[in-house]
Amino acid sequence: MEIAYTLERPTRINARLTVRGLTVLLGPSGSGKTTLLKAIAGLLPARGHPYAGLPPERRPVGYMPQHYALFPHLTALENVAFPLAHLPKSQRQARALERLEQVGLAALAERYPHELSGGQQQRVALARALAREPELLLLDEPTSALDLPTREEVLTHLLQVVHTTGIPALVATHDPFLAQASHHLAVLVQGRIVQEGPAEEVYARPATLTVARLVGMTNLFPARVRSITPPWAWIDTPAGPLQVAALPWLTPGQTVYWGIRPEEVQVAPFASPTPNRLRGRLAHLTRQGLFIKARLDGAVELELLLPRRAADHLHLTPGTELEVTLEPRYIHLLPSDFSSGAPSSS
Ligand SMILES: Nc1ncnc2c1ncn2[C@@H]1O[C@H](COP(=O)(O)OP(=O)(O)OP(=O)(O)O)[C@@H](O)[C@H]1O
Repeated sequence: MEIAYTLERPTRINARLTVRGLTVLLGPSGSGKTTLLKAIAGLLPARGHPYAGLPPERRPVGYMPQHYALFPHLTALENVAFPLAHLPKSQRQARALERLEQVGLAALAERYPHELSGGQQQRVALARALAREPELLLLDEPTSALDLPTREEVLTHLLQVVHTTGIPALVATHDPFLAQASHHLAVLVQGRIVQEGPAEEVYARPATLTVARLVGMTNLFPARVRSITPPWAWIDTPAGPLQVAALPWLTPGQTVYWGIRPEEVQVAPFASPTPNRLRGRLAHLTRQGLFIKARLDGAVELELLLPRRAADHLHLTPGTELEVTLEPRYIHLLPSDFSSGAPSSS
């Protein structure tokens, strides 16, 4: 589904994007994600396609606001039945129960929101958004209020609902976990879609520094192109020359940014001979679930994310001298485009 919306208030938005399966709308705080969802739902005056001109109640969308906005004095069933006021009571109840079954919550139909867990409340809100059999789901931050295991459960469930109902969903979030699992990813920065595509493509090849930072490419540094001999090019960095893939837009002498994801920095053992070896001393080791996050202080400061077993196997501790390699195919190059506002937005 193609979406194009323009509005001036409360913030300027001019966004055009495709919604396909579970589509994540990723963007920094204040970039206009909620505003765009509300505009599509008809809750804010806007020009756009589809649905412009239709009052909110006639738009075939299911909108789930941030924090769900369940009515505390209504049961799960009554919450889900709320948007079905146009139906006779018996049909309303039956339809609402069907929707609760769809989200696996029929057994808790008589509970009030405060008697449900965060994940269960999210399901009730999703059932309510599905109540009128919309052609598009608009979900605002569906995982922000949840702990990690519940987020995983909610995500699996969302993917399942999108798959079984065939209803595409546009999901506003800053949750990189959700973004990574999406079918399609659109990045909203200052009211404009600056990049969209399959999640793995946006994660591996962010188009601007802002997108790179949003998708967790935390290692980003300026460099100068030294020479180009396709298929390779060499860039000068404070850590010495690095071999990278030659891209059509590179020219010798050009200033570029190079980046590598923390999980793609390789720690020994290496197959030799390997280009792009960097030395440094480990600092700031912290646990992140089953991974260890660390900083390698050398000519540049590199963030690393290692599986716990690798860190244990190599006896990594703060102060350990370490050599890492940066495989050319994992090094991403970006033009030093200051018009994106990215260098100052870290
Ligand atoms: N009712 C309002 N009145 C004035 N400004 C508003 C209003 N609602 C939103 N804004 C402004 O519009 C901009 C976009 O807000 P919006 O809530 O759409 O961003 P967001 O990307 O959803 O942010 P977050 O991720 O923090 O929820 C922000 O600068 C915000 O301050």
